[in-house]
Amino acid sequence: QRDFEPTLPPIPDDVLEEEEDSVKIVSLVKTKEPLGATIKRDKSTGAIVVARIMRGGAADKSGLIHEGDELKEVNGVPLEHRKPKEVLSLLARSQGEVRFKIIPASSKEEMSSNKKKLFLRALFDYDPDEDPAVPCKDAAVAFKRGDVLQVVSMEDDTWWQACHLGDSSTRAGLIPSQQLHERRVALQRPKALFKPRRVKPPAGLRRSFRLGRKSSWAREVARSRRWSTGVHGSIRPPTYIEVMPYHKDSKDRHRLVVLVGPNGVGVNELKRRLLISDPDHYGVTVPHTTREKRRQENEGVDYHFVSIHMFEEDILNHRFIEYGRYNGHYYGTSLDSVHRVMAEGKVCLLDVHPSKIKHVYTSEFKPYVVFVKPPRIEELRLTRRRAKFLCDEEDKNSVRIFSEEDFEDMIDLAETMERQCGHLFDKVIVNGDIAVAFRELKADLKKVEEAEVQWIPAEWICSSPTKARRSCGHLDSWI
Ligand SMILES: Nc1ncnc2c1ncn2[C@@H]1O[C@H](COP(=O)(O)OP(=O)(O)OP(=O)(O)O)[C@@H](O)[C@H]1O
Repeated sequence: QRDFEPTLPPIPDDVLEEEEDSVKIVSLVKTKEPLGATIKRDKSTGAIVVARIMRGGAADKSGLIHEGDELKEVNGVPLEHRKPKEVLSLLARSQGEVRFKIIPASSKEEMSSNKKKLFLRALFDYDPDEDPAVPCKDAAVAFKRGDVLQVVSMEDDTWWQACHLGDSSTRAGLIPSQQLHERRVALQRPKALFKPRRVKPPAGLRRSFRLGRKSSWAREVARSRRWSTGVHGSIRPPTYIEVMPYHKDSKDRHRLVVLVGPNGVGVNELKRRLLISDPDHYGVTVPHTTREKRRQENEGVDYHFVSIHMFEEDILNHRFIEYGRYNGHYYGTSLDSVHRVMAEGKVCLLDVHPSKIKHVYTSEFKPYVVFVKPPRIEELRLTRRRAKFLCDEEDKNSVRIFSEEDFEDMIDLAETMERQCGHLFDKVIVNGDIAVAFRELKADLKKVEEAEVQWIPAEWICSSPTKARRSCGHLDSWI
């Protein structure tokens, strides 16, 4: 009922025509400097949007234009159906004041579609009730490893805001940011790092080759695995991984199933049981070797027997996921052998060291990685009382039961694998009771196969997910 100073200029008439979107009119005075922003055309809507705001530039200093803002007009000229290049020439022509009509990104966000949302898969369990540092327990979101979360704010460095998938209508809650979780794990780590490790001579290690082909090479690979793990790899703990929905088509091949775990944990046993349970559905790769074929062996069944020259050529052409040399002969698992199983329409079960997952971590194979983890030592003692395994010695009849040291090594190696490669694991199966573990694995694989939507790493879809999403595959134009 009263007028207050200062009086705002009248709202431009055409603004009232915009019935649905709230718009903002921004006037900037042009100097010789560029405005300090880049624009691009949104592939799906055709709209001209602000792609980036350069720190310290005129647009940034004004605080009025933000990334994601949609430009509707420049100096009264509508930008609909225009290319970024045309917008640039419009801007170049204008002198003094430049007036933008903008739909702010924040109001667009409210109507945003799925592809503009950020989805993360949690790689650790979080329970606010057990977190004394959470600012407000009621405002936090509990989650389990593997849950997909929709992140709505990452503005705070320590606490992000997110909700569970499909829960987006409800209020978002707090989750620990990547940085916070990494810091927490780093504070706990010294215990693990300084744990004295027993170093055993390589002799006496066991190894079974895939599916009971208990070859000397496999034992050799196991030996090198044991000696190499714990030395290499990233120390960053698994936190979150950006994921995107994948709608499986009936024509699409099955995802590759990669089984990993420390030596002796039961990877082979689980694989064997899967195969027996449904031999038409599951398949395994046939390895390559340069050694002579033995009488009882068949080409393409036990091994692909190839020449040293061919094998080395394949190494050079990066055709092996894993290979090694034993007793002067090469042995290896090739990418082609995985292709062959997948082309038969089967679910290919691959058993490799976690460090080799990277060779198949592509949209082509879409690996579903299962980590087979040992249970607590008390349960290992109970469940493996009668289990025997082939020792590493040349004596093929040498089988023995697990020792206390074997159990400790298994648990140690599992911890190392989880620390170094945990971010790649889709599922963790604790192999205590073998029947329970097998049932859980089979049910989980079935669930993945039947799911209408699967959440796969964004890096399989675009090399730099966040950046690629921002630019929508279009080159930005500098304004
Ligand atoms: N849950 C379990 N309970 C009892 N015995 C088990 C269990 N899981 C596996 N075993 C037995 O433990 C032994 C080692 O298992 P397996 O050969 O599958 O290990 P692995 O992980 O493939 O190890 P490696 O790669 O060193 O061969 C086998 O005799 C197997 O039958």
